[in-house]
Amino acid sequence: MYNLQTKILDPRLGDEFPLPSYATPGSAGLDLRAMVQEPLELQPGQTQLIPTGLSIYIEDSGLAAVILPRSGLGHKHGIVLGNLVGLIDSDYQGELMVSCWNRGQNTFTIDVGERIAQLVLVPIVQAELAITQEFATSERGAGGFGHTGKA
Ligand SMILES: O=c1ccn([C@H]2C[C@H](O)[C@@H](COP(=O)(O)OP(=O)(O)OP(=O)(O)O)O2)c(=O)[nH]1
Ligand SMILES: [Mg+2]
Repeated sequence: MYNLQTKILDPRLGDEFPLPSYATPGSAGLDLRAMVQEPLELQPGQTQLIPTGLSIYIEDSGLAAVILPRSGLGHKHGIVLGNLVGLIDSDYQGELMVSCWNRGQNTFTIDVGERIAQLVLVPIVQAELAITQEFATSERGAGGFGHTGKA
């Protein structure tokens, strides 16, 4: 377990609403809650930036976090992320924000404290660009975008 430095910015978290935690021993994601003041109606096509009431400081540049949709909300209700995936840099110390996008056909009400997305810590390899004129030949070469066929 990694000790993730966390600030609780909204006092309702850890009191009225549980702090993010892994739902099962094998869970990869910590569910993030919508720490809005009142239920929020998201119209079809609408995107809204939602505060989570938390900030984290990962500090280690060998790690990052990603914010991903919850599959139930995304598949059943069309509630996904306006940025598709949120990337949290290891040096970011501000509040975690979730861009919620209603890509569905129906208005969706986000309740106060509802779990709207999940945070996943991931390892990162930072690269230094090693500039070269030639690459060693690979089997694929520059082929891509369906180059290997459809089926
Ligand atoms: O869903 C998200 C995505 C990003 N962030 C925060 C953490 C991240 O470290 C910072 C910057 O994100 P990113 O680099 O993706 O955005 P940018 O548009 O490149 O902004 P910047 O110029 O600040 O890097 O915003 C969130 O809180 N939620
Ligand atoms: Mg950036």
